[in-house]
Amino acid sequence: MITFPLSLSADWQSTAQVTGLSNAEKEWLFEPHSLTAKLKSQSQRFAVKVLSEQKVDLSQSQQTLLSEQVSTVLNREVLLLCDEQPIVYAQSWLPVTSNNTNNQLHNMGERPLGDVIFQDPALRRTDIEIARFDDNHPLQSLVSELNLPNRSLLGRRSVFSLHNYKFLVCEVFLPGAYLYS
Ligand SMILES: C=C(O[C@@H]1C=C(C(=O)O)C=C[C@H]1O)C(=O)O
Repeated sequence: MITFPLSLSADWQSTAQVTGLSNAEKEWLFEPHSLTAKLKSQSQRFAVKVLSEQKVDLSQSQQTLLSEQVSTVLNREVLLLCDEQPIVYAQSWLPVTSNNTNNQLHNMGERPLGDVIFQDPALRRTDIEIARFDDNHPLQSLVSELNLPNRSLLGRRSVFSLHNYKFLVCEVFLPGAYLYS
């Protein structure tokens, strides 16, 4: 049984620091536009499966990723499925604010986050960071639960801003993702 939120603590590196990536890995990890759109272009059927959405209080160190003012986020954990295959595990931290800004992002259900945020020309994204998740990372319990082969995985994360609403999106490419082929 998987426990959520899944820890994604890892050695996050800037794209300039990370080495040993293939061209396919760079293409997917450094994709600046919507990953949803890219996945849709590579598959016949795309779907989001919501694994968990729960309010979580951030630790001090986690708060530094967003802002000291943010103590609670809605942690949204999903699988992105292409032709019924789970290709990406995504974890998004959507701040819960007193004036409830951007509550549209808190009620997405099976709608892909990317389909909403990339429509807004005001969207900004900080530099993408990359991490490797080895065979012993807690994330591998999800891989086993999905009956996917155990292998070292690659993931990316960045902080988005919509006007003054900042949120973090992490995406881990699961075994079978195109970038590993
Ligand atoms: C940020 C995007 O949205 C995607 C969809 C997500 C969701 O629905 O929870 C989460 C991460 C992304 O892979 C994107 O398409 O780039």
